[in-house]
Amino acid sequence: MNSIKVGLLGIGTVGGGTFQVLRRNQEDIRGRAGRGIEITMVADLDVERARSIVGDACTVVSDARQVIANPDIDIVVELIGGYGVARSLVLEAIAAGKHVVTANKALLAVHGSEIFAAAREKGVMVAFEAAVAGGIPIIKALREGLTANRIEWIAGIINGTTNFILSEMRGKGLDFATVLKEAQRLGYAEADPTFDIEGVDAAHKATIMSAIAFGIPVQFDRAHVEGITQLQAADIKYAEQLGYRIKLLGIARRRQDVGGIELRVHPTLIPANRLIANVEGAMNAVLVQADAVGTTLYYGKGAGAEPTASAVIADLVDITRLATADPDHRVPHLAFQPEAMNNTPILPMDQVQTAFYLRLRVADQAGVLSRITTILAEHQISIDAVLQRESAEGESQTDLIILTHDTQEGRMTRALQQMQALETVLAPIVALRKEELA
Ligand SMILES: NC(=O)C1=CN([C@@H]2O[C@H](COP(=O)(O)OP(=O)(O)OC[C@H]3O[C@@H](n4cnc5c(N)ncnc54)[C@H](O)[C@@H]3O)[C@@H](O)[C@H]2O)C=CC1
Ligand SMILES: N[C@@H](CC=O)C(=O)O
Ligand code: NA
Repeated sequence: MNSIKVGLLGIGTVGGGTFQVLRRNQEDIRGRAGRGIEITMVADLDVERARSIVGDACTVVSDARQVIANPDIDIVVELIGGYGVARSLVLEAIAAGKHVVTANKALLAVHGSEIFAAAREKGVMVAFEAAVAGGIPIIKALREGLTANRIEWIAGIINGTTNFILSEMRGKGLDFATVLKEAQRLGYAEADPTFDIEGVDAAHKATIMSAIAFGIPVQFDRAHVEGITQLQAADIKYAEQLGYRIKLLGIARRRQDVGGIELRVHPTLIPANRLIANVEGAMNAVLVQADAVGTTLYYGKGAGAEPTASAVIADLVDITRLATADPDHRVPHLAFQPEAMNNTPILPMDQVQTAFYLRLRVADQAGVLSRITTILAEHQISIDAVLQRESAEGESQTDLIILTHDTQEGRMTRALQQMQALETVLAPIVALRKEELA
């Protein structure tokens, strides 16, 4: 059988990796796919650099629309990134009857519903394994491997850049800016690294997973997004003393009790003895709790040229195998058949249920602790542990660290307002969420 013909839009970090791995492993890939998979055309604004990567192996153009218009191309691989031109190109490729592979989580988290609807209409596939946790086959696992289960929650380290930064800061005492530069040099960071450090990239990925896990539309605009830029070294240290690590987690949780779904990204304390707490560097890990199988953990490289290429090529093989299948018998884009999707709402943050780590800089006076514990009790927030440490500011001030049991976030917000208003509380209170993940 003739090779399936692939057109690449964008040959940067991931595109370059895809080209190399496909060439290196072409015989094995042919053996698995049942026919050859060949990149025959590449579009990149930087034509010279693109040529230096592909040599004479394929046609290089600067205009992506030439690839889409080429009738010989069966699959268009979008590796440009962003919400703008990528959206138009993907929709145009679908309209031209091409199957699409994309690593673009930003695009799918925001415009996924439109894109999947267009693909269904046209009977083409849009595959996106690389968009969540790079090389880890988490989309495959959630959509196919766990298909028997009712998924209860997902918690993941799904941004390599921020995990790399947190690991290097904790392990080597390096400063934030130096480590971020290194993450950019290694090709982990997004074109705009604020997407990484402000939690946006992780929220894109959590949004996509929430749709697949719970059969809801992709709704990035409903996700709660917090990054690591406000995190202070003191809290990383205190967390460690209490037996916790701080990780940027993406969490999607079904809340049967209130009929909603929590969708949130924020720095989170997790017990240091959990496997996921020991995921370091640019590695990713996704923990899934499901009713039949119990807990499963997926670990591996979530960023970088070849790990991400591994997922892009897995999608190319899937499409090659299924291209001739009746569209109704393919795996649905979001795991559930379109008519089986539901509108369970994403909960507002004040309804989220979680435990907290609090750090209060207080005057070292009698009665301060009791006033604080009284406020927490008035809001029905129970305390798990209290730690008092001399603050860096000297003897007249002290750091009070409190771990709470699970509570409703709305209660904590109100308690924090009251505690912050106390004269004896001398600095903004640090409040971080804490999850036992058990
Ligand atoms: N770098 C990584 O580790 C991972 C990246 N991704 C995603 O993969 C996609 C690509 O990321 P990277 O390869 O890192 O980006 P990159 O910035 O290295 O490559 C993008 C390429 O697209 C080209 N380009 C930009 N606008 C274009 C246009 N209008 N027409 C044609 N070419 C154009 C650029 O010249 C560049 O070569 C993004 O959606 C990213 O979020 C996903 C997982 C991991
Ligand atoms: N910028 C992302 C790349 C992969 O999705 C990350 O750091 O994880
Ligand atoms: Na993946």
